Amino acid sequence: MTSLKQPFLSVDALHKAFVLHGQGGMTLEVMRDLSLTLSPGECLVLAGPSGIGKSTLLKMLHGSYRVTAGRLTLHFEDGDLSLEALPAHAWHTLRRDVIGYVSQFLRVVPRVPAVEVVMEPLLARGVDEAEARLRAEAMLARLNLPERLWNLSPGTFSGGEQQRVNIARGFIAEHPLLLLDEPTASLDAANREVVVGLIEEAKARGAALLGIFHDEDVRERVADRLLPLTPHMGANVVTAQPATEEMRR
Ligand SMILES: Nc1ncnc2c1ncn2[C@@H]1O[C@H](COP(=O)(O)OP(=O)(O)OP(=O)(O)O)[C@@H](O)[C@H]1O
Repeated sequence: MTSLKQPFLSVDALHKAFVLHGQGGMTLEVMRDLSLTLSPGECLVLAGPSGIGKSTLLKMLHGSYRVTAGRLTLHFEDGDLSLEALPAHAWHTLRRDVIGYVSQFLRVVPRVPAVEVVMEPLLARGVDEAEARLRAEAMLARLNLPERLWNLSPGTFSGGEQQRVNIARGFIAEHPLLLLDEPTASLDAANREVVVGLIEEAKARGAALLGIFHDEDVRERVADRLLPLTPHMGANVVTAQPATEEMRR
């Protein structure tokens, strides 16, 4: 990957509307005219009331929701990359190498042990299996996941244990852009501390972080800037516009 520019991410006049197929094709407008920039080494925290569109923004930046209108751009030294209309194979490479995402919940794949869940992003990048395993074990140990759980599938783990597997998987590959959707929500104080440390290290190595943290203490410690989403950008206005193909999802 080539080096990152200042800013690394820009969001311009972003608009998101969902079409509610189960409700006669009604349109739910979630975001209107949102713009922001994010630089390497910086953590920008999204704030604002429940339902305003914070997770939706992260999902658009991770390619799981489509952009209705506006621009999402990554700036590299050798050129810009627009994310609004990327084909699926390009998203695959981008998620492997550039954009990491830690959601609130782990997507459990039956019978895959915790340590392998954490190794997987490194293996995908071609890291040798023995090295990937060592790094995954070190990350799980750092997050205080008991060693007896490392070789079990996380399906039966507690919420906090699953979340720690998720965090280990999200941070291990040291993506240049990290999207954090309430990564500390189910953690105790000691593990919240570990996550704050991981975020500080990510910033120190030049990663750009965009996060949602409901825990005020964590938020104040990690945020370089706060962006409160306001109803102007996130009024949930239900209108009866006809659904267009681009608005679907
Ligand atoms: N796939 C979807 N289809 C339809 N509506 C959706 C979809 N995803 C999100 N929404 C709606 O978009 C709005 C914003 O949701 P979002 O999860 O982004 O809010 P949030 O600010 O992250 O809230 P919270 O702080 O409660 O997690 C909500 O009204 C939600 O119902």
